[in-house]
Amino acid sequence: MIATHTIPDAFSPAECDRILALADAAPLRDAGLVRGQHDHGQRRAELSWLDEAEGSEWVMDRLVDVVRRANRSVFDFELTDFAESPQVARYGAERAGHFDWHADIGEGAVAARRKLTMVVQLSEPADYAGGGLEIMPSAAIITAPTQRGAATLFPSFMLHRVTPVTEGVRRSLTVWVHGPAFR
Ligand SMILES: O=C(O)CCC(=O)C(=O)O
Ligand SMILES: [Fe+2]
Repeated sequence: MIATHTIPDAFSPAECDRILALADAAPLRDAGLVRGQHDHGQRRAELSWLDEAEGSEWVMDRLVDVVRRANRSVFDFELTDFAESPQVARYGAERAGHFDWHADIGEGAVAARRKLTMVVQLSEPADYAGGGLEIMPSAAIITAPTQRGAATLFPSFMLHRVTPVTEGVRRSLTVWVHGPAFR
């Protein structure tokens, strides 16, 4: 059965720092209003988009590489493109940042083509409490490893959530891979 797949060292801690610096240099938006789309209040986080950050090409190159490896070894999906910018999210304890259960395949021409989701843990696990990425491939829930730089991949139709952050700040990078409909 296809479940989830984690590549523990997709990015080094120094590279995570560089990604966070890039995200900090890009405009920050509240996730409640995502590029003009409301998300029905199920998410409390701030987002920035790496395509709005200068000098982020190396991040995209690495993401492509990691996805290719994971898709070859585990998923074997027909993937064609990255139609959306990678996004960096910040979930802070000050407003119990979280993202309720959802699937990433959404309404809208682009979100409907999402096939694979990849989340990279950008924060040191000791820097926050709560904020677990939980994925539900079946009745048994999987909690994604929290090691800094780890990339967890799963099919975009799978339900997942981020539990409320109760202390500190968790930051993550999410990118989707697109392709023709599953068949
Ligand atoms: O931040 C995470 O760990 C998950 C983010 C997510 O599910 C999404 O952006 O769709
Ligand atoms: Fe998601």
